[in-house]
This record gives sequence, C-alpha cells and structure tokens, in this order.
Amino acid sequence: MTEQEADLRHQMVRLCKSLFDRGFSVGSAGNVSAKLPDGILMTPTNSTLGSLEAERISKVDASGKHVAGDRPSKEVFLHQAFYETRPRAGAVVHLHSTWATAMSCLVDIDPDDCIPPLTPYVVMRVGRVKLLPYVKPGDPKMGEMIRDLNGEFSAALLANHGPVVSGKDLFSAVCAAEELEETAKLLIALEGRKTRLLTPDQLTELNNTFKGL
Ligand SMILES: O=C(O)[C@@H](O)C(=O)COP(=O)(O)O
Ligand SMILES: [Zn+2]
Repeated sequence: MTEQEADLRHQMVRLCKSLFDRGFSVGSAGNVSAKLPDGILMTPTNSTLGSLEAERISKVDASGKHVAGDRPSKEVFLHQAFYETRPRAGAVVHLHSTWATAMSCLVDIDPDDCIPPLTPYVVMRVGRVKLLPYVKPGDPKMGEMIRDLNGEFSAALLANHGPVVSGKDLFSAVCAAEELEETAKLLIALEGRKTRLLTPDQLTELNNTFKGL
C-alpha cells in the first residue's frame, strides 16, 4: 500500500469519527469516499462512522469493483457518479444529518436551489443544491440521477433520505457537509420569518472571489 493510501485511510477514520462524535451521523447511517490514483476508498456497508478501522476501509477500482477491505457501501453508484461527472472531486460525503434530512422531506422547496443562499459561507463551500427524487437506498438509479446533473452541482439532497456533497478533498467535503447541515438548521429556525437572502449581485461577487475554494 502506498504512503498516500495509508494516510488517506487514517484521515478518513479521523474525520468520520469527528462527524459521528458531533452527531452529524448516528448508528450506521451515511457513507464517505475519497479518491486515490488507482481507485476509491469507501466506508464499508453497515459500518459506524464513529469506529472505522483504517485497514478495513473498502477499496473499489474505477469501475466500482471491490478490490480490498470490507464490502463497500451500497451507495457505491452514487459516489462513483460524482467522480465521473466532477473530475476535480476528491471526496464524497453522504449523511442523514437531522436538519438537511428534514429539508429533504419538505414538499415546497425549489428542486434547483433547495438550500437558499443565506450566508456567504454556504455559497463558498457548498454552492447551489439540487433536490433529487426519492429512490430506495443503494438503487443504481441514484447514480444515473447524479450523472444527469452533468457535474453542475457539487451537492444534492436525496428526497426523504439526506444530503450528499462532493469536495476537492476529504477535508473540504466534510466541511461542506457540515456547512450544509448548519444552513439547513438556520433555514428551519427562520421558517415563517421574513428572511433576507443574499442578492444575485452578492452571489456573483462571492462566486468570482472564491472560485474553486
Ligand atoms: O440510507 C442508506 O441505507 C444508505 O444510504 C446509508 O446511509 C448507509 O448505507 P451503507 O453505506 O451501505 O451502510
Ligand atoms: Zn443514506
């Protein structure tokens, strides 16, 4: 195993435990992956993000074939589709975090912008978020739906299921997943109150200043 792979396995253990310890994931919910030059590391199916073991983390090749570690997450299609359509993505994080999952169950949200731009940080870290229709967990259709986005969105809410985000590396993807969750919480806290969103000009300014963060 390369030093890069060993380091990435340990970083995944550390960051997943941090997510779990702070309540972003409970039980065996959620899955995380990160890209290597010769494949993808992925959390094993039915594993708890709080107690991963570095050497048991799954590895799949570019075609999704299981090549090492425990059996990979059933969401392998979802993760693969992000890497295929977003060449700069280095990691993908899927959670069932409470507030983003609550947003994913609302009927009256804009499917093309389901987490409105409340603060600069969500714009910089997450961008526009797509709401994808419900399919059962592990359904290959989820991969097809991500592919159909043609790389336009780095984050999505899977209806009645939870958020999924990609980032340039594992740390960025974890930060984006946390930012999405905190923004969903703010949106629900503000529900029913007259709320000022960032304006189109403010969004353009942010997108021009922090391109590719
Ligand atoms: O919701 C589900 O069942 C999956 O999307 C999930 O979060 C956990 O599945 P595994 O990664 O296969 O444990
Ligand atoms: Zn899930």
